[in-house]
Amino acid sequence: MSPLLSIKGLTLRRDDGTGSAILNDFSMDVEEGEVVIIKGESGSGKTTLLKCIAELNVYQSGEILLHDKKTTSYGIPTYRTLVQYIPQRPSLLPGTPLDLLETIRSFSSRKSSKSKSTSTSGIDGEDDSNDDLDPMRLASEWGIQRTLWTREWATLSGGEGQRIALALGIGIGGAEVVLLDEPTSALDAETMKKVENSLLSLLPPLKTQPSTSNGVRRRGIGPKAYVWITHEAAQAERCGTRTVDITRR
Ligand SMILES: Nc1ncnc2c1ncn2[C@@H]1O[C@H](COP(=O)(O)OP(=O)(O)OP(=O)(O)O)[C@@H](O)[C@H]1O
Repeated sequence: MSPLLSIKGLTLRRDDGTGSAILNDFSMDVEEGEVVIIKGESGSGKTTLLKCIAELNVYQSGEILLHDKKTTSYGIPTYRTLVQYIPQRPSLLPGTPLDLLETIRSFSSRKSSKSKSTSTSGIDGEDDSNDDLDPMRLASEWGIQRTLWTREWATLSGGEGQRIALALGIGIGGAEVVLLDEPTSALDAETMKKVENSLLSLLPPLKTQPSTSNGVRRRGIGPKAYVWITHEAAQAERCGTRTVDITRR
């Protein structure tokens, strides 16, 4: 069976005249249930890689396949909802998180992929509800009060903005692979673990593992896999099913 996501021979060179490669013939497969940790020293190209996988960066060669189909065959806007990049910090957006939520919900490409995702029933024959994926509900599990959704982005703290952006990305639904760029870097240890467990619980189990691992029951109601950048070895250990060190490539 083909992998969920396949990255083949990605090469991206700097456009600064040196032509040196940030990514050089990078290949990797991602299977359902995986949490692939991307590590590497600062500036080694981790964010660049995630943005390439999301088709947000132009690369010189290589290809990306989702379910064995080229990204262009989905149409790039739809592909980006299926393979979604969540930045480390939300850029300074105008308006409030609620404004953004309403705008995203009005995108037709998301409506169609959301309806596909909501047709998936919970695993283990249990009636897991996709209401659990509501962005406001997710964020509230992570300590975000509803009143923060109507505050200007610019007035939110780093940790508040990060959790809301993450809840929006995960909770809006439809993403099969979520590309997480240091998703908990602005959070305290206790909140970080809450977010980690919640993210892991949304995945389906790995074929080779029981549905509960590391104390988290995987419910299979959200994304099918994560590619997750972290500098924290302990987080990689807690959350990862595999680690790829891009410094060594
Ligand atoms: N738009 C751009 N134009 C030119 N160079 C860029 C651009 N974006 C990234 N780079 C360069 O590409 C290299 C990789 O950057 P990237 O942000 O992917 O690294 P990283 O591994 O995610 O780093 P960190 O751990 O510090 O976040 C760096 O040398 C960076 O300066």
